[in-house]
Amino acid sequence: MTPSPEPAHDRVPLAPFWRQWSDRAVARAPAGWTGLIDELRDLQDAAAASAPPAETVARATALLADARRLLAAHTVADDEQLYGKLLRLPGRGQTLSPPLRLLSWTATEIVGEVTFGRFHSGSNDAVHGGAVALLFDEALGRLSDLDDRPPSRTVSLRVEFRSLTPVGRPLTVRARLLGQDGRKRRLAGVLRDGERLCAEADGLFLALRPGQR
Ligand SMILES: CCCCCCCCCCCCCC(=O)SCCNC(=O)CCNC(=O)[C@H](O)C(C)(C)COP(=O)(O)OP(=O)(O)OC[C@H]1O[C@@H](n2cnc3c(N)ncnc32)[C@H](O)[C@@H]1OP(=O)(O)O
Repeated sequence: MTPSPEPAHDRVPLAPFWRQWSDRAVARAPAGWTGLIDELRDLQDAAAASAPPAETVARATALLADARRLLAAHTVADDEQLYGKLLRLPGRGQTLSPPLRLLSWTATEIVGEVTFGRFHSGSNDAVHGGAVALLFDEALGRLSDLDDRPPSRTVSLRVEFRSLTPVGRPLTVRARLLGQDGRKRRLAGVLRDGERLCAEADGLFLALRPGQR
């Protein structure tokens, strides 16, 4: 695989399994779907950062309940859902973890940028440790399944928190494939704020057998 010359998340090569998975969701996504996901992400951050008066709480709760009822009327099975399946978008169309914008990639290394919002804050404007682990699972998982490798699943993920991970600043995440032994893939990741090391991780991913879900 040729290293990418310039940032362009939507050109990240997808293995056939993931290309089909993502293209199927893209084909079914209605106009405006990504705007809904962006709004939901902003809503999470706005709710986490606010201390509103009671009348604002009541109004926002009613609006949210309206939105929930609208969406719940169109509930589908997991196979049919769109959420999280738009692999060519930073954040792949989900709001569980912050959008990971891939800046460069090879078959064995990806570099990306991520900014955690207030939604992922633990305390003191520092990102919750579980959210850092979530980001590493995303980044290492992306790399594990890059370059036509069969889909895999995380079997173990160890995170070392080296310094506080700040909210609201662009951070760099780097993931490397250290080696493969049969179905087992060993990966490592680092998260930095500029030069400062915030956290590092190592993970074991196991390729699924054909037909394994
Ligand atoms: C560009 C690409 C885009 C992709 C986008 C994707 C979305 C974005 C990314 C999102 C990413 C999110 C990703 C997620 O969050 S995935 C969700 C979190 N992970 C899980 O839920 C996994 C749950 N576990 C399982 O399903 C099964 O255990 C699996 C299927 C993984 C293996 O069950 P299976 O029955 O198939 O295998 P086996 O038990 O015979 O084991 C086989 C070998 O492995 C060794 N072993 C097993 N466990 C461990 C362990 N803990 N440490 C060390 N070694 C371990 C074992 O000893 C054996 O070795 P050997 O005896 O052969 O030497």
